[in-house]
Amino acid sequence: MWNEPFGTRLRARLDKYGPLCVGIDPSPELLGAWGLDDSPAGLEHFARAVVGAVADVAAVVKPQSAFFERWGSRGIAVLERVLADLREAGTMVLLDVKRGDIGSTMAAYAEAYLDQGSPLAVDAVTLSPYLGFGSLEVAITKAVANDAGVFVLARTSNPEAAELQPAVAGQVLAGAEKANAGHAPLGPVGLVVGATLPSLDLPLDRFGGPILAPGLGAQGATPADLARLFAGVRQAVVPSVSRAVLADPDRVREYTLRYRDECVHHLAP
Ligand SMILES: O=C(O)c1cc(=O)[nH]c(=O)n1[C@@H]1O[C@H](COP(=O)(O)O)[C@@H](O)[C@H]1O
Repeated sequence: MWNEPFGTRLRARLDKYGPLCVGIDPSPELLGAWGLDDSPAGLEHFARAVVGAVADVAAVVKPQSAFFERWGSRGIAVLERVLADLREAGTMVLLDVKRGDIGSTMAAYAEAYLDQGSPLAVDAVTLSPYLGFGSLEVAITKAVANDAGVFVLARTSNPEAAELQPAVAGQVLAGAEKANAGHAPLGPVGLVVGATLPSLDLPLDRFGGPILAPGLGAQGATPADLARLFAGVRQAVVPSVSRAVLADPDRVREYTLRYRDECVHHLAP
């Protein structure tokens, strides 16, 4: 499917389309707001409509796996069709699964999402490092072998994270920095750092990978916050927005373009 490293492909996409990542989060609330049934058919209509609206204007699209998983095999079948649509459109796909496990179990997750031969193969997934950064090595190796990438949770956008993550974020950063060494223009290991943080408490200047920054809109962060938080590493930031662009079925593209242009403006070097 791909024959260039993830970081090379992501850099090209960010340069061409601007930095925005649009999340596909088909929650029951949003299905209701769109006048759709909370059913696999409603899920499919919603997700494929979002792909149609944003695939050629967002650098990255991020389906939230949970909203597909809640329908069991029927939801996963919808997810497979959505991934096929995104691949056909040439969009980069970050599947939000936040996986993290040990040994052969982590290897199986890596096979499920990062092996180009898998039915759920994507460009990148979100990973959780709380079983130890080393437990993710098997997924990072699989990602590199398949020209894919991973985004590891470091300082997430939710308020509860402040109790746990600051204690270990330095270790997560160190692991990611090491894995990215020697890769240019961007390494295969990204970090998730919320745009909602009051200030950046991680030195990201030598990290070398992409920074997924969720929290725009519904969680209160603005494109101006990105400029303030990520001064120095602005070119590596991939701001992510879901609910704030998904609320109205007729305006998804319009809101995406608005967020994208504001992010381009605030992340200019
Ligand atoms: O990994 C993520 O994308 C993520 C990380 C994080 O720190 N905060 C966060 O909200 N997210 C995801 O971003 C989506 C919510 O985006 P909004 O609807 O824009 O608030 C959900 O799918 C969350 O799981």
